[in-house]
Amino acid sequence: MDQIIVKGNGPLKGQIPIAGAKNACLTLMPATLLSEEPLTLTNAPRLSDIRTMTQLLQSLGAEVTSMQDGKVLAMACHGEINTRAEYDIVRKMRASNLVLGPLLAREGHAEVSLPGGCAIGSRPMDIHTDGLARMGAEIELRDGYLHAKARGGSLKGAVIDFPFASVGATENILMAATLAKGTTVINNAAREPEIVDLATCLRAMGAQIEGDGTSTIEVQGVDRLHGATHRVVTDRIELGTYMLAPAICGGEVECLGGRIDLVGAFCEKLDAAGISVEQTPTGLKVARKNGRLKAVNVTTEPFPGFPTDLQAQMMALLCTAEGTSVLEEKIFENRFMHAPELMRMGAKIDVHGGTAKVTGVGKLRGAPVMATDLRASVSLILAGLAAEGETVVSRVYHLDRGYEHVVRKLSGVGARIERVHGA
Ligand SMILES: CC(=O)N[C@H]1[C@@H](OP(=O)(O)OP(=O)(O)OC[C@H]2O[C@@H](n3ccc(=O)[nH]c3=O)[C@H](O)[C@@H]2O)O[C@H](CO)[C@@H](O)[C@@H]1O
Ligand SMILES: C=C(OP(=O)(O)O)C(=O)O
Repeated sequence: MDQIIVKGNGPLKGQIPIAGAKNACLTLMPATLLSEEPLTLTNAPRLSDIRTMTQLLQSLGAEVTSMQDGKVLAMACHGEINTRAEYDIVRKMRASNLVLGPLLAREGHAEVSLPGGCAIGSRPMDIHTDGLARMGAEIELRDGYLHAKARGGSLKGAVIDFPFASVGATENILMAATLAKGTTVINNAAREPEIVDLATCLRAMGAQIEGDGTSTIEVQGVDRLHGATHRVVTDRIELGTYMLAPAICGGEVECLGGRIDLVGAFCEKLDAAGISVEQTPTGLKVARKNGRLKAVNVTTEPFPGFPTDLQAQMMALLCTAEGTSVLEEKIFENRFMHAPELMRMGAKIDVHGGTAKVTGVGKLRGAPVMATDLRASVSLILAGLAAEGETVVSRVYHLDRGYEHVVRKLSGVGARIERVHGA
């Protein structure tokens, strides 16, 4: 299996292009199921998760063509389709559940394997299924599959109050509501930029949606959606990750395509830790202010709060900050698996339940470490940049889910990083 080798680094300088968002693309792709006409996505990231979603859509009968080295995805889904999303594909990726709403809206029934739990938490589907049930779906779990059927053959608009602003449930209900009869209101909807991106694309396809980006989204169902071309929004998590590289190593790096509004809460914490961020016409320029990094406290929250998907990377930064930082993980119950690996590199971290106390040390030291999930894997690479000596990260297939060309992007600004191919 491949490994990534990182060597402790001096200041970085240059530009890093930020890709289109994985998490936006993974919800935009299933939107193709809502129309008989082609949907084209530009600025798509080249990731294994996108290949998994491609396979899933193809298994349902969609045509998916990847062009321009994967940056453009042309999709079409006409005529009869298969409504069963098989375990063998769905189990690979949580976001596979995002075909449920579109399939139900298009065909009036669907069988989708439960994605199951994963390393960062149990991640149930009750908010999705309760919302679809409010829209007239009968849903039953049998043989590991959600068997869903719209009463009377089609979904109906409803007022849905989410107990938690779930990103995936907002996306599933939003897509389902575009073709439902009547008006759907989602209260306590997620406000993530990926939701706004999905709504923007659906509107381009003819959907009637208002309120995306706020806690109340209203959708007036229409009879059909048409084709569209849509540019995937910038990946705010890849952006935040690469902003941490000069924060850790020093120097100055511009993250091309970066926007403050995508990473506002994250930038506030960087500022408090001693990192300056400047919006330029082309992106975000990040530099380390003078002196040692300072400890900051971080609590993860739904957008616009500090994202859980940047918590592991932020922890890598805080391992060498002056003082003790307290990180509270409020979204997933088991998202500190990077902590023991960082401790192998000399970090001082004390984890109790959903709280991690990180006391900064003068220097980390390179070590063999193991990636346990996507964001954990990149936090180990960032820590490796801050460490003396060599860090060898294994199980990097986690990384390939969410970061394209990580070696090329980091070495392009002067980092000493290479990928070695194992058996
Ligand atoms: C592909 C994608 O976009 N993934 C993102 C999405 O995941 P995802 O859409 O799975 O995240 P959710 O917002 O749904 O989950 C947040 C919390 O709600 C819980 N929950 C969720 C649904 C449900 O029916 N019942 C329930 O209890 C989850 O277990 C979790 O504790 O948002 C997360 C939170 O920002 C990010 O970390 C993921 O990167
Ligand atoms: C948790 C993540 O992804 P997923 O929801 O696909 O597991 C992530 O992108 O950090």
